[in-house]
Amino acid sequence: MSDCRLYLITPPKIDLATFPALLASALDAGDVACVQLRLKDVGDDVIRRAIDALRPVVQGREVAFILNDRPDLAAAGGCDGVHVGQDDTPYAQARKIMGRDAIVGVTCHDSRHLAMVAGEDGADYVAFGAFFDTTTKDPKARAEPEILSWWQEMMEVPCVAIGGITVENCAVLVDAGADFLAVSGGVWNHPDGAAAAVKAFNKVIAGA
Ligand SMILES: Cc1ncc(COP(=O)(O)OP(=O)(O)O)c(N)n1
Ligand SMILES: Cc1nc(C(=O)O)sc1CCOP(=O)(O)O
Ligand SMILES: [Mg+2]
Repeated sequence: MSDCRLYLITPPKIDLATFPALLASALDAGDVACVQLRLKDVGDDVIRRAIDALRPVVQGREVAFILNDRPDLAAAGGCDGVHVGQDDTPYAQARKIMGRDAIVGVTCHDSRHLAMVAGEDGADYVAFGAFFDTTTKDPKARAEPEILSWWQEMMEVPCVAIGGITVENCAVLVDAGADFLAVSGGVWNHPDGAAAAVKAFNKVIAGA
């Protein structure tokens, strides 16, 4: 059985009247290691309100709550961590803002060099992607599963696989050594609903 775990990313748009209950049902359906709140092109108040609505749902279930892009709002809002990309707040500054006990993850696209730099700097995980076509964003790179196997042999720092991951295509990434599968559309757009998707991802992971 694999040690790989699910890393949920919120949908691009969320309605705070309904999404907290949907998220709760997804988290109650199976193992999820963390949830990343990812809202692009919205004001700080929208992000703050989303943190306030979702953080108790996530942390109340012993799941880590991570904010995308914004270490300042993550620290102020009581998040467990932040995810930063190569064009976001640099890792060292994010770490300084978040503190040494927080989770700080870094996007590394398909770059072994970027991942080694992030790992040596102290990142809690490195993220590789995109592994598959995705409509959630226009990814900068296409990664191959071999990069996960290479990383596992080289480094102790956990690696996250992201980009177009679904119940149907995820097994190859689990087999290649992903510590986490970061998934948005593969859960929220699943034809049987988000809870069924979480259950199905866990079944594939357990069988890999
Ligand atoms: C787990 C995880 N991996 C990669 C990303 C992408 O981050 P970034 O390249 O900064 O792009 P945006 O998500 O900010 O559009 C991520 N968010 N999470
Ligand atoms: C946010 C993000 N970052 C990516 C990268 O390659 O760095 S791919 C991606 C989209 C993730 O959503 P979905 O699971 O719907 O494809
Ligand atoms: Mg970013």
